[in-house]
Amino acid sequence: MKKPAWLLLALLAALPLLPVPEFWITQLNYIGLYSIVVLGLVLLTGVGGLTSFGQAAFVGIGAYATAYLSTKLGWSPWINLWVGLALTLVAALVLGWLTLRMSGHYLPLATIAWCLSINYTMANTEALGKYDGLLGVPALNFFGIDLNQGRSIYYLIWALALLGAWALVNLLDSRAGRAIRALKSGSVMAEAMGISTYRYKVIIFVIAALYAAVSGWLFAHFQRTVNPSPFGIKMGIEYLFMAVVGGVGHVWGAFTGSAVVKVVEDQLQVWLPKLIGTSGNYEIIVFGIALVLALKYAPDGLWPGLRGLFARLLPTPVPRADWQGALALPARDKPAAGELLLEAKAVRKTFGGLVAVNDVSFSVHAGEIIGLIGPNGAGKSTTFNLVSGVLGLSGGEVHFRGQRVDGLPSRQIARRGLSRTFQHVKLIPEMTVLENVAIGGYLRSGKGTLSAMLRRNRAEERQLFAEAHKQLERIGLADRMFEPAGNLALGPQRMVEIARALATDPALLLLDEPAAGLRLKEKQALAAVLRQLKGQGLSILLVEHDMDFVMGLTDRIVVMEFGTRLMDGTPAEVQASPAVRAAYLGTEH
Ligand SMILES: Nc1ncnc2c1ncn2[C@@H]1O[C@H](COP(=O)(O)OP(=O)(O)OP(=O)(O)O)[C@@H](O)[C@H]1O
Repeated sequence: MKKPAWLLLALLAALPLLPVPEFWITQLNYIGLYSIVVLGLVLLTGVGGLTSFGQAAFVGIGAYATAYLSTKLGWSPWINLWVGLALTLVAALVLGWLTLRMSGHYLPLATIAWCLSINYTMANTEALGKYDGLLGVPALNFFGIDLNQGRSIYYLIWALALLGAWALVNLLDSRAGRAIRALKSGSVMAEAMGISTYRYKVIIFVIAALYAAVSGWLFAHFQRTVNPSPFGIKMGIEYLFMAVVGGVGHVWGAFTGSAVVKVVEDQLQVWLPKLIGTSGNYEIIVFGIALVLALKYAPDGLWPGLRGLFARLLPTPVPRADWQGALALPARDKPAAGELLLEAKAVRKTFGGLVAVNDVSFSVHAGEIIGLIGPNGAGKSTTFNLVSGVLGLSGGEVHFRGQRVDGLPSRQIARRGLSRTFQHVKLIPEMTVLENVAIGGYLRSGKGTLSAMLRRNRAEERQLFAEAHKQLERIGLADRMFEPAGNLALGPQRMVEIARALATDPALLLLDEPAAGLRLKEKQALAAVLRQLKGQGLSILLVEHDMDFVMGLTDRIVVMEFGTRLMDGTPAEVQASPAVRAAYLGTEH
């Protein structure tokens, strides 16, 4: 950590010892408590793209669990913390299981319903004191130190908030974190790289809920009383506001958003009645307008603007290649030359009344480069999606390395050694080129979420980056590895997708229009790379429109037209075929 960051930390630690008014210590305590909840939302909503209005309900579970157990049963708050976390875990798993497979707005709606019903339950349960709540919650005791003052619990609140931020920063910079960062752009690419997107949605939902429960536990012992109102939907929405105002995709934005919302809200309450000479809840109106303006002029939140200011203070990772000497990732057994790798038997796909792929059969043997060509709309991409498991078949069978794979999700086909690129490039633009390629190594590595949060994954991370670096060198883009992938032109982006697919150590590579958008020199370089890969025993199936590229590269070509297979032959045979020529020229044959 840089020196100024230590100074900032020291200032934070010294504040309660300085003659800072109690009011501001209380404010800081609330900001810390809110930040813990909002950190969860940064992960869930900002990074993962799942919106929850219901975090306040999880805060409530953490708070009520400890309030009830300590006041009614006399249990230690430190045990109650774990009980609260266990209850939250169960609640989040059930809610996640019910809603996270649904798409669109079901999750936000479900979280609203969940928050309302939990709040209603709290307010109507006799044992929880109904609307009055539970009074007399004991103060925390930390190794003999009573945390019964704002100035003392301050340390625990801020230690946990900073620990939470540290764990989140670690998580985002990891194998699991890259999988989570891939969620927002849809599931197709992530699943094709072997990632169970559903599993990661559940994981981030649970983590966000657990963060909220920790905040609730602290809240109960800070306020020394709980009642239903801070855990209602109004607060649920406010947490989301804090995340958005701070910058919903940024870990440090959680602190910015919590601080700005809390301070502005309180100051408005003080100053507005003085300014307009009458009291009333006008601050809510002004606050609402300020929020709309902030969203209009800083849609990414305030943090990106402040980042420059803090750049000198906070630890900013300097990209550097520190993976020399890392062990190679495990590799799969290579298929023997000539082995039948892929067999599509009468595969069929209908979309309503349209037969996009009409009983098409073909095969790929180890060591071959096969081209799949045909006019626009012939069904090539759909065929690709059928054999890679992105789409389900309407009929027929797909066998890969001797096993039937149709009906399997694409991540399981990927596990068997089939990797692919996409016609419409699917990179994560804000992630570096290197990180994008490292996603390809997902199935060849295994460190999970918890190891990542505790930073017990560094050796494997070095292996993953070493692999990604190697693949980038192979396609000639190693010099751009630390750039955000979104900075690259379309051609190089396609190459990065190839590197990502290569990082999976595939037995068969499916390339969907790899040369589209490449300049002549780049096309020649790509053809050279593909020939070299073939020389190393890799098999390739590619869809391509550029005839020169296909003819000069492939061993065999399958021609499709109107969803059916027109012919299957060598490039020379295809070139000589009047039927193929007619198909391309659109004449009768
Ligand atoms: N999800 C879908 N729903 C309905 N129709 C679809 C869907 N996907 C593809 N189609 C239709 O199926 C047919 C085959 O499309 P496909 O994209 O496979 O063709 P293609 O040969 O890859 O074409 P291009 O070279 O233009 O990419 C087209 O008529 C297309 O409109």
